[in-house]
Amino acid sequence: MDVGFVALSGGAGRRVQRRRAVSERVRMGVEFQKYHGIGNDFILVDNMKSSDTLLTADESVKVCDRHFGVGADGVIFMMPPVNDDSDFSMRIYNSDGSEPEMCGNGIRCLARFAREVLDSEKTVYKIDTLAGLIVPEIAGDMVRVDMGEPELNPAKIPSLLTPNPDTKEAAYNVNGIDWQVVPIGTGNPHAVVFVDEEQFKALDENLEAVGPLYENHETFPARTNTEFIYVKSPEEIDFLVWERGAGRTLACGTGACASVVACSLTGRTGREVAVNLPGGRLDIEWSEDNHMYMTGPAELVYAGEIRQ
Ligand SMILES: N[C@@H](CCC[C@H](N)C(=O)O)C(=O)O
Repeated sequence: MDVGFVALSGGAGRRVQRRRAVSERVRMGVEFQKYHGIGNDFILVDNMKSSDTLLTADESVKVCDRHFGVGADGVIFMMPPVNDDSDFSMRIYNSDGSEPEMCGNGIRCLARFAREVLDSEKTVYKIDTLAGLIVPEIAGDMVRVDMGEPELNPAKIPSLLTPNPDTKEAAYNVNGIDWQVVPIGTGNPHAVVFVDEEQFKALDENLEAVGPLYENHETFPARTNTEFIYVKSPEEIDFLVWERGAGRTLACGTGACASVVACSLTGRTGREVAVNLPGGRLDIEWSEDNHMYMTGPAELVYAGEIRQ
């Protein structure tokens, strides 16, 4: 697969105008726009005319390759809605070709993409995902997303761990060390691991070596995303992630929500927390209505066409 690029005119965030001096072959390709949410980057495809994804899982792996493709953490397809009162559906392939249920940074990007592609003045979208209905709202440069309710029942995450009913934590042995972990579902599975400042730095240096041990841990039958959290104060945490199917990424929205629920549940923080991710900041609130609200940016980077 070749990848053809067409430069954006007018800069990121403005309407995309494509140079028309492209060959018939390019015009027959799959058009895309690339967005990122604090460095968690995605290729977005308008797939509204078909209920099959325009790129297969294998093709998505190729376009996500950072040396031989466009480069991204995943490919997101804007698909026809599956419910009467929703606007459209989201499907996503991770960069390894696996299909997750949800993606927090991705859905902020998708809201902006929809506004661009559907030429819509709407600011709130109802989006069907494999994790249910998710509702992002565009507010200026930011997108605020109602991420739904967290799943704390291990069987439904799914996880084989049995957290202590008092501490809400479970021991999780990786490389001979018993870590304290809180298993949480935010549409997709998460293991939130609490670490001190020194461990945080060491994990950052060794993430490529140890990340797969957490991702493929026997206690998470569908694999897991893993967040390493250093609590700085009751209102602020530092965050490092190893994502299922994507490895080290600069941010993870579902992971930030899971981390704040885990921190609050265990008394480490309050319910409104600033999360410092490698690519920037997300503001997360685990509201009294039990919904998680995530606020952060989503930015258009460029547009192009993938030749098949
Ligand atoms: N980066 C995403 C999560 C993407 C899916 C994840 N890799 C999985 O397999 O569950 C986010 O921002 O939530």
